[in-house]
Amino acid sequence: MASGTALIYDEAMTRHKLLWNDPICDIEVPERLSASYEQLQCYHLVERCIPVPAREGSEEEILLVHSSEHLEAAKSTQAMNEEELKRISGNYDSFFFHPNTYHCARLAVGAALQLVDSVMSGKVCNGMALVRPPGHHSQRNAANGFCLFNNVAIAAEYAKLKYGLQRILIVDWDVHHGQGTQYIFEEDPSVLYFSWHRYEHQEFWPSLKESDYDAVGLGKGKGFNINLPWNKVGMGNSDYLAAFFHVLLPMAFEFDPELVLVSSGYDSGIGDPEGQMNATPEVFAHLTHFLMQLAHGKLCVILEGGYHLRSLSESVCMTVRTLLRDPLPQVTGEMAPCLSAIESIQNVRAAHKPYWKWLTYEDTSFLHNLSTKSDLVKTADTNPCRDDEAKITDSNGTDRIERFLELHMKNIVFPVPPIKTATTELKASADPNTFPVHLHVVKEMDKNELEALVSDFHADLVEANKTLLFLGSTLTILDKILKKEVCSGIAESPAASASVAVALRHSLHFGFQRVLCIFVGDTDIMPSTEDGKILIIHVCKKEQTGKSSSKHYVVLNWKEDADGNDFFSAVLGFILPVAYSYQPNLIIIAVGANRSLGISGISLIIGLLQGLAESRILAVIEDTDINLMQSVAKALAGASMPHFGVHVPPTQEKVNQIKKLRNQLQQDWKMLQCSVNDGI
Ligand SMILES: COCC(O)(O)CCCCCNCCCN
Ligand SMILES: [Zn+2]
Repeated sequence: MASGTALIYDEAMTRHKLLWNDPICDIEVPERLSASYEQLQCYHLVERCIPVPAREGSEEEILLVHSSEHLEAAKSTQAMNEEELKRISGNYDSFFFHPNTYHCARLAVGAALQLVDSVMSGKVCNGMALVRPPGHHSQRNAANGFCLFNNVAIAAEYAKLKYGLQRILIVDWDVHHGQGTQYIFEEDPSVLYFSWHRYEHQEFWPSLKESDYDAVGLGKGKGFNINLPWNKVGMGNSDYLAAFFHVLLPMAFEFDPELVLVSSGYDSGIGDPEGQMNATPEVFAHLTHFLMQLAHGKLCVILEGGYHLRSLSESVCMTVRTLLRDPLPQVTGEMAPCLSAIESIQNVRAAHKPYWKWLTYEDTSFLHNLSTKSDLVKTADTNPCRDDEAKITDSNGTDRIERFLELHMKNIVFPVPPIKTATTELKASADPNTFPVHLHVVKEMDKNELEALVSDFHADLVEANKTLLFLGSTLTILDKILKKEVCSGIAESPAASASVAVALRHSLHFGFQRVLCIFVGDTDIMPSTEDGKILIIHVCKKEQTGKSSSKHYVVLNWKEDADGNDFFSAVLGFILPVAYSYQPNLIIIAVGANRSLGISGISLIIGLLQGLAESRILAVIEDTDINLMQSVAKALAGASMPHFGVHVPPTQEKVNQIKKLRNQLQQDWKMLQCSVNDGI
């Protein structure tokens, strides 16, 4: 499996600049690129990446998307004087030419294609291209919104042509709608285009009817264009995460792309004058992490917008750090999407219901009584959980990010330990080079030390000496995680429930306030959870007699079908939102002998939850299946997800179970909310 992260940056792309006074275009400055690159250097991230040179996109490559008239018009500007440049710029909405623009735009195209080649050739696993002019507004025959050539659209067509790809996902998290990209692919089922964008009921630029949630694609492309309009400003981390959990990720996993391209605009971040949103830089680490679980991690991130230099630079660094597989910083802010965001999420899910299996069973319905803007403003702003963001938003863009950084950034100490996964012993048969390099074996805790520790704290849990012996590996590994010597670990145990009970108590004793435990399989020991310091999600085969779900103890009856691909909706639509609502400091994944999930379901949980608790995950495995151990080790060590194959929608009764649990718990765990109808 490929590894390494490419970084493409060429100072030449800073030579495109505005020569006259234009208050609309004057935010697209060369310093956007240099400031981002300098911040990457400042965090020592450049040296950890694999440098890949930019190149000029060829005319042939540009003609994959654009008309020859458009290409010729752009080419002709190289020799123009300022007056002529100003005149031709006036032919377009919000675009400016400079004598270097054409050259820079070809470098931006070429940089995107170099990134695709680096990933598709296996030279790297993923990468980022810092380019300008950006691309997602430009159309076959027109420049628009600071964009001359559509870098990402050309990259997608290039990847289809050169590598024969048939399923490419484009995720556009820029705060503007990439209408250019939408027009290019709206009839093409091989390219799934997702965009969220400031919309305000068509008042915000480019103010198009076709930017709304009901533009689902045309002809064969129906269902492959996803628009998520934000009808209010001030959207924050929880709104963006909810959009991924309840809209993008289920579709993306069902689509099962061979390559993921990101139109990576950071004007959706806090402090940006265009977006006026509140999402903070670390959310881009989480969004990037989720996309790394697709397409075997083949991910190309290509810069679009982002006009607040500090916010842009911090967000670029969060993205690159995640591509390098560093542990993710905790998401800040209250985990509760606002009403307006939930309305938009509900509507786009309803609009796409006819096209996606995973949606078939969900009875999402359109929100016909769309609350008026005034209601939304009132309702959302009365959302008490937004006070810390309110503190930030009461000032203007620049000091909003400064205030955020001083409020939060110091807490976002980038987790020091590299992702290392420890295990007490590798099965003799395990061939060491199938395990990722980060794995290292630690020696057992010695017996008397173990006895001392267990008898002091956990004597009641350890009935017979045999369990004591096997507790060793769990506690040995757990101690290393608690002391931050490693990020994650795997312990084998013949009694997973006893080991987990001791591990939970040990973690709380160590001072952790919130420990999430996902227990897969039937178990007889269930630690008490009433103080909220433990949240247990128990995935078991059959109804647990007398055990009903409560806020901190959730029972999920799930017997996976043969090839285990029906668990997506449970993970994406339920486990992930609950886990993100809880914001644990440690995650324990326990797999009992009689597990009811396939290996892919367990790997999916690990892969997607790894963004939480700064990647501190302890896996306790009772099942002796070596394939399980290897898959868990690969998932913990940050290797991208195994291929899941065709998505199997869950049966009606499984979906009903999820919906029942969601309705029961969505007031406790607000990230579960994805429709207004369910009596919010
Ligand atoms: C890929 O381009 C990046 C971008 O989406 O950030 C470009 C935004 C153009 C914003 C143009 N505003 C025009 C306002 C007219 N009243
Ligand atoms: Zn933008």
